[in-house]
Amino acid sequence: MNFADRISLCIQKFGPLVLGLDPHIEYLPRFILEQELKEKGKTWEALAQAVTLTNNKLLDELQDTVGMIKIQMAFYEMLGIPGMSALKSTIEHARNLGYIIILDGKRNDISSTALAYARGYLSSVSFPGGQIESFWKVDALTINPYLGEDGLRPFIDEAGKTDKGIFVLCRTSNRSAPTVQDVSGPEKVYVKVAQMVEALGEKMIGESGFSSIGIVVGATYPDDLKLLRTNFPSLLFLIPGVGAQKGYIKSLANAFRDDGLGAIVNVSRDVIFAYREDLNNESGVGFEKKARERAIYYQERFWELFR
Ligand SMILES: O=c1ccn([C@@H]2O[C@H](COP(=O)(O)O)[C@@H](O)[C@H]2O)c(=O)[nH]1
Repeated sequence: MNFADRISLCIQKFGPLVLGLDPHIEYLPRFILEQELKEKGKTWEALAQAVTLTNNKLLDELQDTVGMIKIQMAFYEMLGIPGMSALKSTIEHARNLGYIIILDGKRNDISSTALAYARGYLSSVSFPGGQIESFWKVDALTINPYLGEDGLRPFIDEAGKTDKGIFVLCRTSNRSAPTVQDVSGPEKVYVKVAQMVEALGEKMIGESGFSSIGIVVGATYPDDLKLLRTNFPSLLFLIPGVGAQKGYIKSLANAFRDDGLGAIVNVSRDVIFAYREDLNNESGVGFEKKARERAIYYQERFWELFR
């Protein structure tokens, strides 16, 4: 089954929420962080282990509530080699629990280098005398389009071979996105990106009618969400910007097809660190239960868009 069809099934089973695993060190539950620092001292290993333990608790607690996760690479890279180990064990834990895993790496380069990224995250690495499956084993990767078509092709080709997915940055959620993405010739840059992705992903349209090559569109730009959905019916949207970035939930209805498919919505800080709203809970004990409550809240709000 192709990636877009797996996403569609997942939306039908759980709802469109994607659990964003962005382990901001300063917000990690204190009871976990302090224990690790006590055992391992002020080390990268202690920080990385605190990340792993936090993620594991979240993944265990939310497995019947959310079907997809998005892992933000930056927070793991920041912790060096121990951070990479935390990333690997988070991926393995999530895979064992059946989550669809999206790696938010925003990668790309000239095609020969892009191919290395694509093989490393999506397919396999060949060498004289053999071949070895991708070390990271994720289901999808975010990439940037600013090197043009030849930079995108290696990702699309490798994803095609392995039934994986790609989300290309199109209309990002940040405030200054228009300074680049709204530059216009005959078309605004973000519309041109959507056209390019649509054409390149045409052959990867599954039974759901969506292509496994999708785009990232911020919830903070509701008019653009609507425009993109209307004009690009086969593109799957990965939508960040709800929660901490105050993206609009109501206008998300415009991002979905009438049957509720076609878009998945990432929320990171507002779910995983929901416990911080309780000012009496400095230690963070029970953070995973708060995250679960918040995730259920979001899934219900998203269902309501179609009632
Ligand atoms: O346009 C974009 C592209 C990616 N992101 C990423 O999504 C999450 C959002 O985190 P929140 O805590 O829910 O704000 C984060 O990993 C971003 O790097 C985005 O926000 N906007």
